[in-house]
Amino acid sequence: MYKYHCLNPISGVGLEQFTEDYVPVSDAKAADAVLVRSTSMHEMELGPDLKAIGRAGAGVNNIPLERCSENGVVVFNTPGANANGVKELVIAGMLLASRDIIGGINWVQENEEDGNIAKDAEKAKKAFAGCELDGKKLGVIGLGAIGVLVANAATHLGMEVYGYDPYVSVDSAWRLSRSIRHAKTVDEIYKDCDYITIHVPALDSTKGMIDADALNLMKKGIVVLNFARDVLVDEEAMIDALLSGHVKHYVTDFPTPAMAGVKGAIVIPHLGASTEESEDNCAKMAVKQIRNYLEHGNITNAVNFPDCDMGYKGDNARIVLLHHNIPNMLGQFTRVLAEENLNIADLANKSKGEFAYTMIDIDSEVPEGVTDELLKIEGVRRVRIIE
Ligand SMILES: NC(=O)C1=CN([C@@H]2O[C@H](COP(=O)(O)OP(=O)(O)OC[C@H]3O[C@@H](n4cnc5c(N)ncnc54)[C@H](O)[C@@H]3O)[C@@H](O)[C@H]2O)C=CC1
Ligand SMILES: O=C(O)CCC(=O)C(=O)O
Repeated sequence: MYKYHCLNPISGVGLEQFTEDYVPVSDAKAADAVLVRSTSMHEMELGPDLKAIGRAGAGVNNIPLERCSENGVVVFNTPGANANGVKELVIAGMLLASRDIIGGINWVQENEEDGNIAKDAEKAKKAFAGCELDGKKLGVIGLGAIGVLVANAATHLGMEVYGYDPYVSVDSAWRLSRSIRHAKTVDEIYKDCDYITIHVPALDSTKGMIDADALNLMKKGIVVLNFARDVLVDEEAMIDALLSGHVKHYVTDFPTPAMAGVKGAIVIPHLGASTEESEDNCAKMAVKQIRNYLEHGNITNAVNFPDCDMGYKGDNARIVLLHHNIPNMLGQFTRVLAEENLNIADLANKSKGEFAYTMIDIDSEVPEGVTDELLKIEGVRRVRIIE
């Protein structure tokens, strides 16, 4: 029996994929698996049985990855599962920044009692006129699941699209429309574009990337869209640029007290992935990955351990080890098993950065005591024997 806990509301369409072998628990510290969306886990204690965290979404900056790795907790996310939801809101954001739709709607609401509203609207509407997206230059920074969809969609709106991503994956490159132009430096995007949208993860290397220097390179009247994370933008510099009129609009999915009321800021309450479809997709993918790991030891889409898959576990035991990526680990594992006269039927070993993962199928039962012997090996963070 496995216990799971949801730190945020997770779509029932996903949760119903847990079998009767899974029970929800109200205490996260008692869980084998935790499902989370945006709740910060940085201050949370990790329970002793916690084996997996399923982030029903893309960004994992709310999860203490290093602590999870050291505790042998695999952190999964759901790449691409909410990308379409975000893409559609980014397009909406570009339209909101181009046409004063919000001002116009507010005017109608303010004049709801006006018996001549139809006639008066014809006079008032010049205050809400805007420009079209067709023919404008859009710069997309980060061509992953979301960036590619935004870039491709924008070409269908007649925009001239430039993409920048020095680490673009082969899969993303295949999905990108041929009409997207390759920006070799981010400065090209800053200098040339009328709209700039950021779709990179919040990493030490990306935090604050839209700072005063970047903003100064941009054209006067630029529209900047940020549906990735607030920390990517230097908020003080952005507020100065909005107040001076250098930036026409900053469309952001991340409200902060400082930005909420600033003129020119269009602030949305983190709604990018809040669609039925995205929520269902993320929950289904997260549950599937957690089940595959807990029941079979297979890892797909983990951010802190490598992908590793030996298929469905058969009748015999499968030993899985989460460990540091250091020399002679396999030699030490097989020595422990040889001492117990255990025959290895199959084995896989993969690494990702400082951590590695080993799966070993044994064609007999595993005697008690083997887990403790394996845990004594320096660098081993967790051992699971899946019977
Ligand atoms: N507003 C919302 O509700 C949502 C926000 N997000 C945010 O959007 C981010 C991106 O999401 P996905 O596209 O799904 O992720 P992804 O992992 O598919 O794509 C990220 C891309 O950024 C690129 N990248 C990394 N560093 C870069 C740099 N310095 N310059 C240019 N490119 C760089 C990577 O190579 C990758 O192609 C997430 O990390 C998350 O923070 C994601 C989903 C929903
Ligand atoms: O679950 C959510 O609504 C947040 C989505 C998000 O920001 C992400 O997937 O990175």
